[in-house]
Amino acid sequence: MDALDGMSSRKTTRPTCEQFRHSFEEYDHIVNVLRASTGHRPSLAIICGSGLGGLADLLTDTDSIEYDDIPFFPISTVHGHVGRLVFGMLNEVSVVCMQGRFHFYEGWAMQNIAIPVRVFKLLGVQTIIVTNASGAVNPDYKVGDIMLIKDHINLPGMIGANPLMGLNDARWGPRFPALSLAYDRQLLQLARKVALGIGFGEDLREGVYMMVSGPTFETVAEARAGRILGADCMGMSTAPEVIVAKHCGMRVLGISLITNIIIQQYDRDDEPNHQEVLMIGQQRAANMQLLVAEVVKQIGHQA
Ligand SMILES: O=P(O)(O)O[C@@H]1C[C@H](O)[C@@H](CO)O1
Ligand code: HPA
Repeated sequence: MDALDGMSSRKTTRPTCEQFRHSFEEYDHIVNVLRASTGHRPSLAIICGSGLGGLADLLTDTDSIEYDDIPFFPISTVHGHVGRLVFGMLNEVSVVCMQGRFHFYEGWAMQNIAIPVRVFKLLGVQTIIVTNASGAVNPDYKVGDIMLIKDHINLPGMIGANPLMGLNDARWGPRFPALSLAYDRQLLQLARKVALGIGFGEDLREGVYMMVSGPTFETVAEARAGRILGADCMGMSTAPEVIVAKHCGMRVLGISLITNIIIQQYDRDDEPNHQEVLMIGQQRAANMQLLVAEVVKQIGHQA
């Protein structure tokens, strides 16, 4: 075998950087399947966080589609995440709700976590409301507080796990998108006004969400590091969805429910757990739902 033989075989075994990515045409196929399953044409999407799936129960005139029945979709594996898209009307706005999301710690690639966001884009969605449960590291925060997300720190992204890694298809957005305006200022202002109007007080916060990969809850040192880096709360989702939404030009509102205070002292004997997260989600579900429903109504009026 001479040197040229070696080169040609290298060419045919060239690795692809598109391993986890679906083509625009595959997304089109998903959208066609969904459009054949529902008459709704949503302009707004809502991603329900842990324990917050009840948001989808607010919708009327619904069509539900299990993730299992949607081509290329991952499936939900986490307790508290049902695993279906619910299309319907909320305060006269046509919306689609993700009742259950995908997490990095479940083993999905970052690119796959955000598949639904691109599907929403092709369905005509312009605005996305991303909710989550998180633990607070800001010492002023209390369990049950609701934090409007003004910014995030994408810890997995900063060390090499960003959903936009790989070849960029310019039909979605630019190669190097800016994120300094990821959380839409007008939506933040609207949500603040709505929250105060429906009776939120000191339990309304605005702060920085830090994404960690999970599934482990934080060590004391990690929690302290999060705080030092500028986080008000820490959670295991949201950043990939927000990045992909912003990349393709959607307006983003993020809302986090503080379900626990992350332990930052070495003399504590208690530990966080997922049951507690779901329980606080249930307890605060009504307030969260009221807030989201009212924000959606106002967005509808502005349209
Ligand atoms: O889907 P979210 O981010 O709301 O879920 C949080 C993070 C983990 O999945 C889980 C931990 O209890 O809740
Ligand atoms: N840490 C990370 N994610 C979370 C937490 C937490 O304390 N609570 C809910 N989601």
